[in-house]
Amino acid sequence: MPETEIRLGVVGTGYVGLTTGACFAHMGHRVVCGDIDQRKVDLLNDGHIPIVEDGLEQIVNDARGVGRLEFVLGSQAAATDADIVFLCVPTPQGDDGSADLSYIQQAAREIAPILKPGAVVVNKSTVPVGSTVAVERELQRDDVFVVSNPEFLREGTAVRDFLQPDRVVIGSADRGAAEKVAELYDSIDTPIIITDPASAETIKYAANGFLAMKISFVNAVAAMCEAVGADVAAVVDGIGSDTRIGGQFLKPGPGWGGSCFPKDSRALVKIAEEHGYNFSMMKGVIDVNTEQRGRMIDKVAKAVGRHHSNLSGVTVGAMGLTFKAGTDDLRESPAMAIIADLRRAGARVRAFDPTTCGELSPHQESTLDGIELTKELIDVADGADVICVFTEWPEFAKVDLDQVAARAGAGTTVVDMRNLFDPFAVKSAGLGYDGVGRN
Ligand SMILES: NC(=O)c1ccc[n+]([C@@H]2O[C@H](COP(=O)([O-])OP(=O)(O)OC[C@H]3O[C@@H](n4cnc5c(N)ncnc54)[C@H](O)[C@@H]3O)[C@@H](O)[C@H]2O)c1
Ligand SMILES: O=c1ccn([C@@H]2O[C@H](COP(=O)(O)OP(=O)(O)O[C@H]3O[C@H](CO)[C@@H](O)[C@H](O)[C@H]3O)[C@@H](O)[C@H]2O)c(=O)[nH]1
Repeated sequence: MPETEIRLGVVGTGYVGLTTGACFAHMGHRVVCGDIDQRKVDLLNDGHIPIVEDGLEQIVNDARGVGRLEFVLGSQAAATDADIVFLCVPTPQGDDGSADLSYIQQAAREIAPILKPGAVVVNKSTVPVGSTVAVERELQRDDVFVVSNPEFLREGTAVRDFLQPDRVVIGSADRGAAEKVAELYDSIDTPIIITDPASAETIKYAANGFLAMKISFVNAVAAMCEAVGADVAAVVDGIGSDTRIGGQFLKPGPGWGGSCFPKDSRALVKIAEEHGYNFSMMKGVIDVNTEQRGRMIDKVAKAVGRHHSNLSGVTVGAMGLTFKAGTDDLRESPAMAIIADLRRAGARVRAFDPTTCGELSPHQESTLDGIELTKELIDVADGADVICVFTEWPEFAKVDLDQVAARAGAGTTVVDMRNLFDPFAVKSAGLGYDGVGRN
């Protein structure tokens, strides 16, 4: 591990800030992470990780053990004495679809008076083109530098994605500041792309937009497979084997969700609009995603022989709530959106998720009003007219299907929105089966 005298401050200890701080400390740097949320800071100082993230606890504990990682309250405490300060605060969707920059602006105003001369402020949050300049304006300091360094980690594999990235992107008007940031990644073997801030900011949105496009495309192909009697798995195998297309991000499902794709795809449309470009392709990608959720609700209605607007008296067993497996994040989860619609149509919903196990963690701020959470997966089968597989948690695939059938009773259909189960195994247990793009 390279030992370096560079001191890093990280503002925000959410998915990105905590991973960034812990990974940089793991890579040999000295890091102080600050958050305004006292509860989070207390938890972290007590050795607890507030989020579900594979491998994070280990590197946080190791780095704290050797004194390279600290948690403090507030942005100023994190930025004091730092040579490089990372802003990892939220950029939620504003009312008009654009990214809300108020957290970034607030954080910049907070740290402005205490930054060391020559300090580099690095924006890791996902922000629209022009935000690097906006942060500079907010700081009102001509002796510090602002650099864009977008983050590409995925929740659930955040530590691996950070330590083994496909590339690192750095955008700066000042070559020296960009190189200072690039040096932090010296121990990682990865291409480093140094560009201007506008390009770096655009790369982040374009990457998320493209990935969302791949998923919308495969979901549209899955709909076509159902119509023409083809099998989406074979089709994906066939197209994904073409190296120009690639096999990743072509898993059909209930539509993409999570804390990034929904807000970033809308922000991309908005940014384009504000600059006079009608990004109609991105609008189509979003529309297909909305339609996909509707198609899932139609499948549930079909399974119980009802119209999707009237599901009163129908009991739905829900396997999974998070927006994908491997995370506890409920933000913009397709499961939550579809369940809300099912409930509006009158259905009763009983759900299990490995990260809730009967109750939400304080971190999972969400409106679960009216959803009953079960303690065990099998309990969602009790009296269920239809069982929905919302999330691809691998342990779900190991459930005893005979027991599911016994608890649910005859006539229950599994609507497998992640194609997790073998249709023949489900049918052999006496249950109905409907997947995505499978016939
Ligand atoms: N979650 C991801 O997978 C991911 C990946 C890449 C990029 N991003 C982007 O990174 C940014 C952060 O996302 P996240 O998921 O980590 O958010 P998050 O909500 O999990 O964490 C943000 C943290 O910032 C803290 N905070 C807010 N204002 C603060 C302030 N003034 N001082 C100190 N702390 C403050 C909050 O209390 C919170 O703990 C967003 O722009 C997001 O789009 C997220
Ligand atoms: O083949 C696939 C891949 C993903 N998804 C869905 O797409 C959504 C997003 O998944 P994923 O990209 O794995 O999760 P995130 O943690 O949201 O990561 C995305 O968003 C982050 C925040 O910007 C970026 O840093 C990452 O590079 C980008 O992958 C989820 O609902 C997944 O279920 C599919 O339906 N099919």
